[in-house]
Amino acid sequence: MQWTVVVPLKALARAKSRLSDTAADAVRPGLALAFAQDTVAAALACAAVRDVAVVTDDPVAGRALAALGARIVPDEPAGGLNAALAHGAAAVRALRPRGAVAALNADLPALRPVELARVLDAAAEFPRAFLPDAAEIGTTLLAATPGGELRPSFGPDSRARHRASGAVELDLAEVPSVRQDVDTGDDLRAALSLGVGPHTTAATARLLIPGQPGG
Ligand SMILES: Nc1nc2c(ncn2[C@@H]2O[C@H](COP(=O)(O)OP(=O)(O)OP(=O)(O)O)[C@@H](O)[C@H]2O)c(=O)[nH]1
Ligand SMILES: C=C(OP(=O)(O)O)C(=O)O
Repeated sequence: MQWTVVVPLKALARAKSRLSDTAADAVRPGLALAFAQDTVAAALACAAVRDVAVVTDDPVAGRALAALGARIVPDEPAGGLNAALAHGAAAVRALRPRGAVAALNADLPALRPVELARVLDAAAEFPRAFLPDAAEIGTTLLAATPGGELRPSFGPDSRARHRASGAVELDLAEVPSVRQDVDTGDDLRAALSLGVGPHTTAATARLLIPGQPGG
């Protein structure tokens, strides 16, 4: 099955506030963009992905991610994350009504195309399925096969909500790069040890992170 992946990205100036103890205000927008670039590039390189739609109103991010090959969908003003995802999924389904759609967080800088394909292939067996994040509290991916509604409920403690809403929780070994979202300094260290993409490698080169070479 071939998927359209919908990636939500809020304005870079407001992004990644929980990284404030690791990255200064002036650096965080660039870091958030680098995470999104590595996420989108890996998704576009995935054999199970037909195309990627990024829901964002940020002009800098929109230009950079369009240059990688993503389609940019304007955000729902003031709607928040789940409204942005529902809006993005509706825009995708307007073009391809019987398409398979998956929402994927924009903060997966270690994402590997082969691991994403493993997750999407598993999700193809169910009307609606999700992958919990590495912390086992949140969600990094929510998928709906043709005919199914995404019904996103991302945000704090989203694993429990997605489970309660009837989405099947995917229990897969060997997909750490799809589960390692980056919200905190510890998350960033974990992603760096998995191996991040080139944009995040460049963006973190100037950060002195304890536990990393040079940090
Ligand atoms: N398009 C869109 N994306 C959003 C919105 N809010 C959050 N996101 C995206 O949803 C994902 C998870 O968002 P959050 O954890 O709330 O925000 P974050 O910037 O990753 O991190 P914090 O600022 O530390 O909460 C990220 O990819 C965000 O960029 C929104 O209102 N619109
Ligand atoms: C939005 C989510 O991720 P986070 O807040 O960890 O970025 C989530 O887990 O639903």
